[in-house]
Amino acid sequence: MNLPGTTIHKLIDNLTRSPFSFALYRLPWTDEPILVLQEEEDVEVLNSPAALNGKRGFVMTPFHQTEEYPAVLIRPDKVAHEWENISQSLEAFASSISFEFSSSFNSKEKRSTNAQEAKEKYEQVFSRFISSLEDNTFKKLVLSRNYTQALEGDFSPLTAFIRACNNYPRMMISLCHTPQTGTWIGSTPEIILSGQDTEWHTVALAGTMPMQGEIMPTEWSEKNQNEQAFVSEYIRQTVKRFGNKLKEKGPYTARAGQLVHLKTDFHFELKDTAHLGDIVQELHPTPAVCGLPKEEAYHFILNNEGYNRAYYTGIIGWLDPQGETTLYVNLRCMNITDKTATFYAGGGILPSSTVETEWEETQQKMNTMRNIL
Ligand SMILES: C=C(O[C@H]1C=CC=C(C(=O)O)[C@@H]1O)C(=O)O
Repeated sequence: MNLPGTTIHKLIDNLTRSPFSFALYRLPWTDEPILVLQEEEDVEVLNSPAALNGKRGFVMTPFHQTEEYPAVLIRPDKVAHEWENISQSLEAFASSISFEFSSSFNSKEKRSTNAQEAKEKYEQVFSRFISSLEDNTFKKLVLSRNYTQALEGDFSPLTAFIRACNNYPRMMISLCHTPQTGTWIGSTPEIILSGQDTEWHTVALAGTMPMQGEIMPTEWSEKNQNEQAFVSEYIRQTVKRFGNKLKEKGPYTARAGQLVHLKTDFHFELKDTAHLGDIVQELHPTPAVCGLPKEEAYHFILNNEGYNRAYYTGIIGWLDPQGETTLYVNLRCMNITDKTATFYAGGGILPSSTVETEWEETQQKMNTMRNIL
């Protein structure tokens, strides 16, 4: 993907320090940036994913809804495809507002994480998770963590976005900013719901191995296969309640940056698109980011993980019941402030999991964003 002109570059970077809300995103296997811009007022705050029924706009929901982390919908006052149209839209917008961009809108500054403390904390939480798996309270739990580091002085969110587009053709790349959510950049491999009219698609994505150079490893351990099978079974049962003519493909090995995952595609038909929010609410959080049994795992994570996931493992993407919808799970993402980047990553834990392997997996997942800084 090419860089847009300097003026637009600056404008987009400045918008991440403004009270305005926008999302810039690029779908997998396309080279087309798409801008969704809300020109006035606050974004719509939603009570739950179900409140998305009938709505159109760019969605960002947290893993767990709180006053600090609300689900939001960016109203698409302007939608522009390709840099040329994006430039025109942004120039028109910039000339219509009188606003001094400052860092104060994106300055909930965070402390950098101490690497050793982070590892020790992860080990403690891991042992809590593994005990609850060994005593069969849970079949699967997803344990995650975050890590904050200082940004270089000349960091540009748009440059990071473009690098992600160029490095990760298979992923959905997003740069999203609202005053409520802050600024997030992500590169996610996981669709939660996409489609239009009657044709719909979701995936079960789980199990992780590093790429071997340019070779995709395809020999999956039993742990990885079981981990992914739990997700598939959950999605199969959920989709059956909403859709017809379910068709499944997989599991097969799918690349995501320098990692590979096991993936099953689910294609199905929906009679109408009036209840997309209900479907998302039922699907989310899938055992790919939460655990089984779902409700109990969700509460266990909230009470034991030891930090707030914020928008990591929430939903991000474009929703349009009258047109095409492309909603993703917000993975391989980072939250940007003026001076810091906070990375997020997790992994599915089964009773057979070991702490070193799981820690290493979160490092590799965080590298997806680290590599574009
Ligand atoms: C929870 C994450 O990944 C999910 C998606 C693919 C593979 C996963 C795994 O192997 O654990 C996770 O379920 C993450 O990237 O933080």
